[in-house]
Amino acid sequence: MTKIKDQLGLYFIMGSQNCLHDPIWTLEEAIQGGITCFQFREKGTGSFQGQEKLELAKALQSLCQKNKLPFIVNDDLDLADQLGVDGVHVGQDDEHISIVRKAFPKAILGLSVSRADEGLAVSETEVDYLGIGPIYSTSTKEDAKHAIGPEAVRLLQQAVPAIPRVAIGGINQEHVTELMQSGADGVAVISAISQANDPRSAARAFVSKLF
Ligand SMILES: Cc1ncc(COP(=O)(O)OP(=O)(O)O)c(N)n1
Ligand SMILES: Cc1ncsc1CCOP(=O)(O)O
Ligand SMILES: [Mg+2]
Repeated sequence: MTKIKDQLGLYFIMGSQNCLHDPIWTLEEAIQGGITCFQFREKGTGSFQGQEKLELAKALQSLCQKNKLPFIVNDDLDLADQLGVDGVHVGQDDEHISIVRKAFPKAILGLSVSRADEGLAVSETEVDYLGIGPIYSTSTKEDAKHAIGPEAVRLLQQAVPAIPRVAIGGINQEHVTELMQSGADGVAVISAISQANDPRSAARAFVSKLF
């Protein structure tokens, strides 16, 4: 089985509310462009609820399965349980990581952190990767904290070297080299791909800097 550290490279996150084009087409194109992991984050203004959300999640999960990409659900543990997903991502204000681990013992488990002490509070048995950010300023997340800069990735690497790290927040193709040199195992992006006219080319431009 591939380790999550090796699957974080180009971690695409999206919900219908983020997409310039149709979300299913957007994910298909991003996959063709070379993304390595996907998170379904249906959240915020204009996002689908209920049955519409479930149907979209199923369609996107099926695309990930066909292409052997991890399908990770953000926040919504009921949806994750219903779908039987590969992974779950939670933040500091979501369900506590220990509860999530008990509920999903075999799933990939991601935790958002923005400070070294938040990383030090967990071990590699509880968490499979850290989402570190927002690194740069972003308008995609309605309640985003202030930008913490690429040096936060280095601090987390020093604090908890055993836990893989993905940088998130305001990231575009020009940031990749700096973030990887700061100790990131990958970059997580929403708008740089979901808002692109050509999501396949946008993903490819990341891949050309990453691998
Ligand atoms: C990979 C990754 N990193 C960080 C986040 C942010 O999670 P959170 O702080 O819980 O905020 P929301 O995404 O739930 O608004 C993430 N989703 N993915
Ligand atoms: C979900 C999330 N968590 C921290 S910043 C962020 C939004 C990232 O979106 P973008 O890549 O468009 O800045
Ligand atoms: Mg969350």
